[in-house]
Amino acid sequence: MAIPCTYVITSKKSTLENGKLMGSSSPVFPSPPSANLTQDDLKKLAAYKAVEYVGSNMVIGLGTGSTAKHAVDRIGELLRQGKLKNIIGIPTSKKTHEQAFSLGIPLSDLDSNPAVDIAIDGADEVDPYLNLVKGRGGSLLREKMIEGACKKFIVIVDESKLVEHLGGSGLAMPVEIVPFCWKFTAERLRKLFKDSGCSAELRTCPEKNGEPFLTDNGNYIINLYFKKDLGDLKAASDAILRLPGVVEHGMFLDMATTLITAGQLGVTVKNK
Ligand SMILES: O=C[C@H](O)[C@H](O)[C@H](O)COP(=O)(O)O
Repeated sequence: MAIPCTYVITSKKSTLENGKLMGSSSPVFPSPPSANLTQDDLKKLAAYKAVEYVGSNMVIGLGTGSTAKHAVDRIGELLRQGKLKNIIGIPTSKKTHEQAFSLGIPLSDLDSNPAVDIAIDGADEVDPYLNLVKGRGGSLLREKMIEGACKKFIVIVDESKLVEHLGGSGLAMPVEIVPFCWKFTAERLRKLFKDSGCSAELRTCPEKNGEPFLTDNGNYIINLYFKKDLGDLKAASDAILRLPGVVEHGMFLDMATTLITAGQLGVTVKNK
């Protein structure tokens, strides 16, 4: 049986001092932070802490989303300052590719660099065993391929992402599927979890007249919502992946090695 991980809490005093994240060389904030940090401040704190684990000569999986964006910015900054040298970034989405390219980070892919030293990425939900829901930005497939190939996978979140069990936020658990007969696949997904009060909805783009959202791989996303605990996550994962038409799902089980959480009281680092 899995045991919840132990963790270390860094006190607020030692985490933030005059706007600097201790252990990093540049200020995270332009001036001393106010008592109430915004959610974006917290994302940045977690991201900067994670980048302390990045060294020269590393191959780095670059995550996607509003939290990972801060980590990519920070890696670009350290590269410009000459504090990181000879690194290679493996982007987990087209969007991150664009960001990293614009920052001058040398980029590659898993075909050329199959061994990834470290990956840093955000998450939509994190349970006490460091299982994750990811992919509400639609990048779950490339993220899972790259983060499954790395030695160290650091997840960075603000405290709002912590849940007792996956699906517990009541928000979507995304599944990437092929567009062919998507309604048929969505209905099979819903039926798989009918005992958990599951509903299944196609992700659409309101800004494009409700057209289906397309992933970087040209696929659709079905968002699953649960009213009850999913129970055995490994069994749920296997059942989803057995359905023809499913490409991948957003449960990242037993993949994260480190969780960095930023909250109003400081930054916590939890290792598996
Ligand atoms: O597809 C998106 C990714 O899995 C993101 O890492 C996840 O959605 C978290 O994003 P954010 O940091 O913006 O909350």
